[in-house]
Amino acid sequence: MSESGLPVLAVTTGEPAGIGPEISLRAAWSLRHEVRPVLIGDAAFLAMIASELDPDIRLQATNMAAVRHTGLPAGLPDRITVLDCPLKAHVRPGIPDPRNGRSVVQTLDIALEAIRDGWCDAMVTAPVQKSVINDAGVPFSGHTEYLAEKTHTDRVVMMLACEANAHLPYPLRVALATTHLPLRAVPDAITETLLMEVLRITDADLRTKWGISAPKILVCGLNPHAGENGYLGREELDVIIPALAKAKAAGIDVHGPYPADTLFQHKYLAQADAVLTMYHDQGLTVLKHASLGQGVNVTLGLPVIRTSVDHGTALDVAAQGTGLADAGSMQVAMRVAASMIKK
Ligand SMILES: NC(=O)C1=CN([C@@H]2O[C@H](COP(=O)(O)OP(=O)(O)OC[C@H]3O[C@@H](n4cnc5c(N)ncnc54)[C@H](O)[C@@H]3O)[C@@H](O)[C@H]2O)C=CC1
Ligand SMILES: NCC(=O)COP(=O)(O)O
Repeated sequence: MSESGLPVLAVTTGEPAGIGPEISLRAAWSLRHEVRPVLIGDAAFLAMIASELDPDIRLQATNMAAVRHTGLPAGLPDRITVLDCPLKAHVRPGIPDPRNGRSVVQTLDIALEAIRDGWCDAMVTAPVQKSVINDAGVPFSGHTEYLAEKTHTDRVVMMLACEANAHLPYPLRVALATTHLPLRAVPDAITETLLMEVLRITDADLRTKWGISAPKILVCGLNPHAGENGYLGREELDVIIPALAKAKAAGIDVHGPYPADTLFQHKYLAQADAVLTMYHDQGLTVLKHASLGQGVNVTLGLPVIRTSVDHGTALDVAAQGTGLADAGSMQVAMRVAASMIKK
């Protein structure tokens, strides 16, 4: 917590050629009385974006050498702290440059250091361009996998969530059994062990991070019609059903497998706390459609609190200049991180 009692958030500002810097600044500025955001990115570049967005936005820059020596400076009223992590190449909006890829990854390492050393309480990540980080020579399939590796965590779970809204009368939480895998690799990755671990982590974090005392989790099948009793694929019979039986025996309130194309309807969702889907697009297509730009991505099972937006770098929006990006999901990500710190 900051000296004024606000949760301190390490906010990585993401791919500089995308909308990450803009949404980080706008969300940080709008929530500055609820949280203390520490934006991690190139200080000169962030100052330039801030001046384009709103001349009222004032920054307070520091750097890692200073913070390691004397700690995070006390927050100044109506200023957003920026922790300088310099870029290598000039930023062209909408055109990521691999020369900046390592700096983007370094912001994640700094956020982890900030939490480890106790000067930030949680991390919130703006979107990165995963391909460009790979082009920079850093193997990277996503924050989820990177943070798991860096914290020596064997298993984490990606969950995206949104609150009730105009089209959704209840919150929706969608967890993924597999994350960033080519579709061809998904069936082989789904094992009883994986599903048991994912269900255990999801059940535990729904209790601790969301305060749900008896979570009910619905599970999708992998194949059309959840395999049609083996005639459309055997993964349900051979892997998923046995895994769910073990999870139930371990005390997890889990149901399924349900056909994924019909599970996402009110009569099922209204009674559930989360849905476990088998792969990225099976779950996230629904969540992103339902969230109306107000979703949050949470990494369950990590030893640190990490939230993120429910969208990507939106290079097409960034290319048109500042002021057009929707910062709503970034605000939600900051608020959810803050609420988890307080639990
Ligand atoms: N947490 C992260 O770091 C994530 C990163 N990505 C990365 O983002 C890159 C681009 O992904 P896409 O599939 O194109 O998805 P995207 O979310 O960047 O864009 C999809 C569409 O939504 C629009 N859009 C998204 N967020 C918006 C916002 N806040 N305001 C206004 N318009 C917005 C874009 O302009 C585009 O038309 C990929 O490299 C992907 O890896 C994608 C998802 C999450
Ligand atoms: N579509 C969500 C997504 O890809 C987020 O990935 P991560 O960077 O949070 O691992």
